[in-house]
Amino acid sequence: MEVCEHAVVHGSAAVAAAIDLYTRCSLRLLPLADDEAGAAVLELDLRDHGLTFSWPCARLHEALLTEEVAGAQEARPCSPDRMASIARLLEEHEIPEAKVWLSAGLSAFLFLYTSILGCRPGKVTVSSDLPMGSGLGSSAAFCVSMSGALLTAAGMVAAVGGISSKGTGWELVGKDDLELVNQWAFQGEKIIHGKPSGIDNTVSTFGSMIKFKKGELTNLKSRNPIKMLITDTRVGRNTKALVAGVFERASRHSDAMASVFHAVNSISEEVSSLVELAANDEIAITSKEEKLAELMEMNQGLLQCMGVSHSSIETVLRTTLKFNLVSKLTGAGGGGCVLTLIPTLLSNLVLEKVIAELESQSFRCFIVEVGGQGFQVCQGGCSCFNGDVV
Ligand SMILES: Nc1ncnc2c1ncn2[C@@H]1O[C@H](COP(=O)(O)OP(=O)(O)O)[C@@H](O)[C@H]1O
Ligand SMILES: C[C@@](O)(CCOP(=O)(O)O)CC(=O)O
Ligand SMILES: [Mg+2]
Repeated sequence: MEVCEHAVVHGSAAVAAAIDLYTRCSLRLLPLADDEAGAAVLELDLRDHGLTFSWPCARLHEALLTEEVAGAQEARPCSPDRMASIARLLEEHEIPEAKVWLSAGLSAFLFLYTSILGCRPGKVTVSSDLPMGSGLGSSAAFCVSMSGALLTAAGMVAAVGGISSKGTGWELVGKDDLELVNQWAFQGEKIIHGKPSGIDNTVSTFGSMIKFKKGELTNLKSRNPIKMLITDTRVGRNTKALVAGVFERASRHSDAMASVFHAVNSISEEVSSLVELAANDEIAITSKEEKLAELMEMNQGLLQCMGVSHSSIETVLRTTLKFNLVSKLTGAGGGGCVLTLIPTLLSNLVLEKVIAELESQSFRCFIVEVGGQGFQVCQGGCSCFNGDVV
């Protein structure tokens, strides 16, 4: 869940939290013997889409690895030449017209795989609970789980044990290893977003709730549980295009937009202090929630100013306001998902009515508690999962 997105790309602070929706990536390295016979392949199985892509390793070698793999200890950006080679490799594939937006994810996959593991034969399977391209950071969750699985297979990242609430077999990863996963995921996110701030991959890697400003992360300890209703408008959109649109507006109206970004920064600072404030009785919790709702309302107004709202988002805002509930878009906007704060004292009956009214307009609703897990590993096949909302 993200508060104060977009301005974060321009240097303002933002707040983001992980939620309990996860992307899982599993990786099986295949025998190198096949490579010698020229039959070795790299396969990617996108479970949710029923699509499988495969590349002969010899073709990957020829197209991508003119230079040897430099090692995965340090994340490197994708050079323009390498990007052009990846684009050519993808052109050789028949991506269904209705799914062309997948090509950004496929490019990030090819970049991360070949940068970390070279052209070794392998089979990668990805599945996700997150709706794609709807503001919940699916691109970051994809890059984090992928980088984590690849780095684990490369022996660069290892589980340290510890208790995971995700269930048996899932293990935590140490801070330095998480840093490495995050750095590689950021390079992948750059391929999908163009100019990401890094907030999505960071919260997806580390989990919980964070304040993020100019690449610096501060962990926030939420003192009271925060529940949100997420409404997916089902209007598809693309983060890269929306971020580029805000840059264009900022270049046309630099003074006005600087003030907007400054206001967003102040809102993030207030939200950060507020969530860390312990509220022990009913009145204190109510007043904390009222302040949070007001800040969300102000943030939504500023996002409208940046030009990233959408008529579907406005419909959700109007519907929830009828029940005195405050909402804001999340992620890049332009459609996608809307967050509605669920106050502690809201009755289930009212919540059911709101959801019924939203779903009668073909929106899809789900309830989440803010503060999910970050990247974790399940050994015996490098399965990695993580969740994220912005
Ligand atoms: N599970 C996945 N498999 C393949 N590609 C993915 C997956 N999740 C995300 N992506 C890539 O990320 C893109 C969506 O990213 P983006 O526009 O940033 O939206 P968001 O991050 O809000 O979901 C998709 O179009 C796709 O290219
Ligand atoms: C708009 C932005 O702030 C968040 C984008 O998130 P998402 O891809 O819509 O989940 C961009 C960024 O911070 O990189
Ligand atoms: Mg994204």
